[in-house]
Amino acid sequence: MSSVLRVEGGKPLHGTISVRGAKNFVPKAMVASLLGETPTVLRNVPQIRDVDVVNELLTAHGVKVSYDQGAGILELDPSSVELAARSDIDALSGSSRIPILFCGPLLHRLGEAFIPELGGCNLGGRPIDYHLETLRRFGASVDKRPEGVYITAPRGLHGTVIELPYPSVGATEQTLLTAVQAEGITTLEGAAVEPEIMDLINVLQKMGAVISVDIDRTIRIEGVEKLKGVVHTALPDRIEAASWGAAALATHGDLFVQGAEQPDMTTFLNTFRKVGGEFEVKDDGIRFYHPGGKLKPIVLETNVHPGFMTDWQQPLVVALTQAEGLSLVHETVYENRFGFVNALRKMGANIQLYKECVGGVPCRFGQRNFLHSAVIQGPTPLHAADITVPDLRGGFSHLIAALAAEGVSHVAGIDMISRGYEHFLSKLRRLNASVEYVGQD
Ligand SMILES: CC(=O)N[C@H]1[C@@H](OP(=O)(O)OP(=O)(O)OC[C@H]2O[C@@H](n3ccc(=O)[nH]c3=O)[C@H](O)[C@@H]2O)O[C@H](CO)[C@@H](O)[C@@H]1O
Ligand SMILES: C=C(OP(=O)(O)O)C(=O)O
Repeated sequence: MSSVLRVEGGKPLHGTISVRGAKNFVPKAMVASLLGETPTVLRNVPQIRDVDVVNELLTAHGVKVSYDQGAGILELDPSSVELAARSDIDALSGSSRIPILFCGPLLHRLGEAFIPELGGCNLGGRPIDYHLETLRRFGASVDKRPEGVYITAPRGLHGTVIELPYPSVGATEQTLLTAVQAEGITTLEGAAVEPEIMDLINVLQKMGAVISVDIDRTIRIEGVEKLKGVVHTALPDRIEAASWGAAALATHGDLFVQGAEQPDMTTFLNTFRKVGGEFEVKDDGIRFYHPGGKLKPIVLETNVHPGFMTDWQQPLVVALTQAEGLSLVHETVYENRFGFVNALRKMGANIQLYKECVGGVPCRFGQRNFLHSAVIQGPTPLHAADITVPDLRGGFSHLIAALAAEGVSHVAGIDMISRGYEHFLSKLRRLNASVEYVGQD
């Protein structure tokens, strides 16, 4: 069961909100804390469901967790790590993608790991074959069963050479979290280099790891025997910041996103400007606004960093429904990330999906049966509708669409958004939005 939100749209969002640490970094730094011999303190921790899930998993493994949610300070003491009870792990089955990253640290600490069914957004198959192959390369034995994956390392973990078929964020993190204490040197080719991964490398280096990153996507890790706990302030959430930017554009609004930082958002900011949005980079955040006049259509292709992030795509598509002319969007990271447009169509958007690639970025989906390209004809005024959140970013996009639309919409399944957007309702109210819970779906 999840809550339904009543949204009275048609009013520009105005005001200031802030973002804290990144959803796609903080849970990984929490997992890294398992490798330390002393406690780790993380600052700038957002109050989101994915952080709660990892806290529960760490607690189940004997980590002492002390969390000041308001201050965003999390202290994790891994000195008595132990195997978790299966019932505790099973209770978290399907709640997040992070459990797969426990493998390396648990193998180092305990010699075995059990990984339940993963959760996360349904954006396609989301296989874990790269993860499992990576673990095997380090010397682990992998036993896949219906209830989850059992992993052991009877002969320890040893440095290796890994070449990823695609620069997977999760598989790169898997390699880092395993290699830092594996015996010998690991070379990872074809690595993902997202800023959240670079911040994980910062954490691991502070803990005592030896890691170098080359510009050709090669990461080299020299295994060390011991790592210690650290104090670290998480990098800000560039996906949340961009989502608010898209909300400003779609609602003709003017938002200051405190805590947003320019360097990791360069590609988003370029695109935002091409669509016709304006932004102002300040010392403590970024102001995003609709300057008036017409928005412009664009050709947009998602890609791994430093390309346009797939997680930025869904919120920006809502603004593209208001651009004058045809926009083309080619999703090259996930095969199935356009399910959310059904609700936008219901609200009046003119969006067609295609199996063919509409751009030039090399893409794994062109010859297959996936609707991974979108053609958006704008501008189409959006009208209110009753809609249901399909996934995290798709859900935020629905919220933006409801805020931009004239009339009263009901957005069901709204709780899913708290997996990655901290206090989004109170932030919306601060921006003058009319939103209220009206029940359960
Ligand atoms: C919690 C977290 O940080 N989530 C982010 C992470 O997800 P996640 O780490 O799951 O995403 P990946 O980068 O691994 O996935 C990218 C592509 O590789 C494929 N793949 C991945 C692993 C594997 O073993 N086999 C395989 O085929 C996936 O199906 C997908 O098509 O990076 C994505 C890409 O920036 C973001 O959209 C997610 O928000
Ligand atoms: C796809 C996302 O997350 P996850 O990998 O946690 O499903 C996301 O943050 O948009």
